[in-house]
Parts: sequence; C-alpha cells; structure tokens
Amino acid sequence: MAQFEGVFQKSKLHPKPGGLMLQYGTAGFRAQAKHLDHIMFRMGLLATLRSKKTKSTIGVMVTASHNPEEDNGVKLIDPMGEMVAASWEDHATQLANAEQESLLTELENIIEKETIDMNEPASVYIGKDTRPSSGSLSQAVVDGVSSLGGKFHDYGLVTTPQLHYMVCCRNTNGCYGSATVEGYYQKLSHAFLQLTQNAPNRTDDQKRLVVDGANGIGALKMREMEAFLRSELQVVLSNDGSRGKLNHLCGADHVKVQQKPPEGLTMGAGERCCSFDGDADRIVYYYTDSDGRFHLQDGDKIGTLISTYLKELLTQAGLDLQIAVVQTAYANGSSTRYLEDVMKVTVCCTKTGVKHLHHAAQQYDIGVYFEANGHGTVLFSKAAQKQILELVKDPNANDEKKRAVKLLDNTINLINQTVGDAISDMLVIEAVLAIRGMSVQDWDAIYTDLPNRQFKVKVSDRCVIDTTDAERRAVTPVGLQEAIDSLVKKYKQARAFVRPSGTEDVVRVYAEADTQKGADSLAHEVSLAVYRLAGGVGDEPNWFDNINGSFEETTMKSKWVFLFVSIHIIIIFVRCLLNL
Ligand SMILES: CC(=O)N[C@H]1[C@@H](OP(=O)(O)O)O[C@H](CO)[C@@H](O)[C@@H]1O
Ligand SMILES: [Mg+2]
Repeated sequence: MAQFEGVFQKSKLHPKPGGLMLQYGTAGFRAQAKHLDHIMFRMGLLATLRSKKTKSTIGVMVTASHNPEEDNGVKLIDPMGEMVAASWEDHATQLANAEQESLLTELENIIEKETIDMNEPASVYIGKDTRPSSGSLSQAVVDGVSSLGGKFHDYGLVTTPQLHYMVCCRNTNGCYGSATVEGYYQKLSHAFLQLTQNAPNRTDDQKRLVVDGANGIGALKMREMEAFLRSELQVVLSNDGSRGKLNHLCGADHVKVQQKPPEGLTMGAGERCCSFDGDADRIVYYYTDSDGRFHLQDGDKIGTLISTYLKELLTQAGLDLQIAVVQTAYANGSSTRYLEDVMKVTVCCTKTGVKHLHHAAQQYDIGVYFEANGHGTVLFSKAAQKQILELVKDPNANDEKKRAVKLLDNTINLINQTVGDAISDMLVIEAVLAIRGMSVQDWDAIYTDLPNRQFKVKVSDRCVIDTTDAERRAVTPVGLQEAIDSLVKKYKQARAFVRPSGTEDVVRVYAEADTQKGADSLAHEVSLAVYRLAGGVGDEPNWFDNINGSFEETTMKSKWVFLFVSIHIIIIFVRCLLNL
C-alpha cells in the first residue's frame, strides 16, 4: 500500500460523493458533469494500469457526445484505437464506485487480477470536447495518471475519433498515420483529393455541403480542416459554437430522433446537408424536397451507400472478398431487406453500442457497420488490405482493375477504421457520391424507409428491463414482451422493441409500421406498456410531448404555456367582474 500513498493523497482532492453509483455504460460513464470529478481521476488511474498491462498507449476521452451540455462523460480507448475491452469495463465500474477508504484496495484487486507489473512504464493520451466542464475534468484525468507515475499527452480539444486515431497511430509506430491533428488532416485530405480526381467535372454546386456542427468540437475541427481540402469540398458551416448551445435543437441525434432539420441552418430545397453530434463521431445527412418534405439519410442509408460502392469496386477489381453489413435492432426494416434481398450481402445484428458492432465487423474481410443514428465505419481485415495492396502494385492488371483497386486503396486511407468518425464518414460519402455521379436524391431513392418512431420513458429503475436476441425481445419484467407482441399485431409491417439506454436514465422505445401514424401510435402504446409494467415515474407518457421534442423540455414548455393561458383566463375573468 505504501507505493500508493501518493494516489491516496491525490484522491482526496477528487472525493467521491458518498453513495453515488455509476456504471460504465454503452459508451463509458455519462452523468451530470458535477458528479464526475472522482470518476475522471479514477479513469486516469485505470488507463495507467491498462497501459502497463498492454504495454501500449491508452486513450481517455472526456465527452458526453450527444447528451446535453450540462452532462459529461469519459470513454477509454484501447491500443488499436478500439473501445476498451469489455472485461475492463467491469474494473472501471468497480473502481468508480469504491468508497474513498476502499479505493486503494480496489486498485490492488485489479493489479492482482490482471497480474500487472507496476514497473512497466505507462502512457496515456487525453482529449476533451468543448463542454464548459471538460477542462477541469480532463485535469482530473491528468491527476490520476500522474499520481500512478504514468506519462500523458494532453491533446486538448479534439473530436473523439481524432483521439482514437492518435492512439492507433502511436501504437502502430506511425504505420496508421502520424499522431498529430495535422497528420490526421493530411492523411484524410490526401485520400479525399485522390478520390475526387475520379470525378473531375463536379460543379461548385455539387461540391457544396451544408454542415451542422452541433455547436461542438466537430465544428472547430471542420474549420481547421477546410484549407486541406482545397475547395474540393465547399463546406457551409452552421451551428459552429459561436452562439448556440451544444446539441441544443441541433446535431445528429436531434435530427435523427426528431426526424426534422436542426435549428440554425439555412437549407435550400434539395440542398445536401449533414449534422455531426457533440463529439463528431456520428453523422446523418438530409435534405428537404421542393414540397418542403424532410428526407433523412441516416446510418442505415450511409451503410447501404458505402457497401454498395465497395461491392461494386470489389467486382471490378476481381477480388473475392466477403463483405458484410452490421446493424442493430434500430436499423430500419427496409434497409435490412434491401441489403439482404437486393444487394445480397450478409447482414448481422448486434446489441446497441459501437463496441458490439465493431467486434462483429472484425469477423469479415470487409465489415461495414453503422448504427441507425449515423455512428459507424468500415473495417478491412489485414488479409483484405494485403490483397488490395498487392493488386495496386500488379503490373499486369488491366485499366478497369487498376482504377477500382486504386479507389479501394484510397478509400481505406480515408476511412477511420478505429471508430465511427463524422468527418471521415462525411468525406467518404462525398467522395462516393462524386465518383458515382449521384445526387442526394438518387441516394435517397435506393430504398424507402419504413415510417418509424423513437420514444423515451422514465422508470424508477431501468435495469428491470432485461433483453435478449440482440435487444429485440424483453425477457423481464414479466408480461412486457407479451404486451408488445399483441400491440405489434394491431399494425401492418410493424415491429417494436424496448431497451434500457446505456447513456441516459430512460427506457428507449422503438416502433416501425407501414404509416407514420401507425408507427407513432404503436410507439405510444408500447411506451404506456413500459410505464405500467416497468415502474414508470412521473406523468404517463404523453404522445404530444414525445413527438415534439425532448420530453423534459416540452413538459417544461407545456407547463409554461399552461401558466400563461391560466393567467390570461384569470385576467379576463377579473376584468369581467370589474365591469359588472
Ligand atoms: C438508440 C441510440 O441511438 N442509441 C445510442 C446511445 O446509446 P443508448 O444505450 O441507447 O443510450 O448512445 C450510444 C453512444 O453514443 C450509441 O452508440 C447508441 O447507438
Ligand atoms: Mg458521439
């Protein structure tokens, strides 16, 4: 214990509020920022141990992604830039929840269980998003690393995928790229410019893209990157953080869940637009048509576009590589049908959370994975990359083969294979549309989404809901799945499921049906079933609140409207009385 005296003393500066229990969820810890100082310190400790164990650099990203600005969170990044191994998530939860006096015992337990040699050096890369709380929280991470004698490099403000990229570059000794923000811009922009040479006649209009930066880090980084793209992409940046609040009525999550454009964006009819989320690891595209109808190109559409493009190139290059698309239960039924029936690619479904999709995608030569919300990337196996590189160098390849394989090679360099990356995905999409001469409308027409709806329900303990079959069926509480099954039967082409969120204290409800009215009504009925059978708290789910935005926010709005109307009625009543 004596060797940890420094840790113990430092930990007193980052005390754990007694009784506070948090869990390493879908994407790390997330909570109100004011509850996270001790978590950050402890994740600094854990990252140092993980670095000693793996003899590699580990990443710690301070962000709460799409959550409101008042929240924050932290994710750990493993040596190849992937999410931390699942077994270490348990260590993270144990360490985070240890009361002050048992912190060192918990630390020693991990060291013993993982047989960590404490004489190994440790190196941790740290990054943060633009939340007001991120500065002091990332300092707490630094304190944790330093108190265990680890070395750290603080990248300051970076997107989550940029930090994943840095970690991978470092641990591959630069093979993946150079571990600087500039290195990231250079690698991606070089590949993008190579790809767009294959679409030489694009007009300025076609190069124009309206980007909603969610008032977050993605906007800052997009500004920095612009010059590297040499006008081959002409970004019109909105919600750049100069005025609005992070993720407030904007950003990828808002657009996907509300199925409407963000505020703060001027969209011409038919114009190609996209939204990043708060830490720029997700992207969705959209446009409004001449009738003002909103069309969303979500993660499913992105996955379809990219896999179609890659499949075509594989055929042209004569490469026999297996391509698969990984989705979650949130994937629109139409996308799955299109991929399986028309494109004839393998589709597999995993639990929500990139770590699950990533691992599934690693099983294939080329694994394209996208969550419906726009979080995803493409993984190329080592063997696939080798075959592609060999063909690039093959002097006997004919022109068609040469072109296809060169495109594949540049696409590999443009994709951030460590994790979903809004900037990298955006450049891939822009390149694919340019090369294939497709407009956003052509892309939209590949298949038509089934109308769908997502709701949130507050319950006293969301862990009462346990699921199976990649979260498509609820095992507990008793009777819930039966209730969902009988509700689904009332609608055509319908499907619905519920699961506890891993990032917010809510139960998520998803429904799709042949009409929007049907999807809305099914989602509402399932929400009521959750509320009644899974311990709902507060008012019963209200269809109007759910449809019209974040439910806390609209509940507040409706309260204000109610107060305003009541005051007016009273005034009118008093006036009438006075006139009498
Ligand atoms: C339905 C949905 O969009 N869920 C999101 C959300 O997870 P939840 O566990 O549903 O809160 O945040 C995750 C992290 O960003 C993301 O991976 C996931 O797809
Ligand atoms: Mg995110």
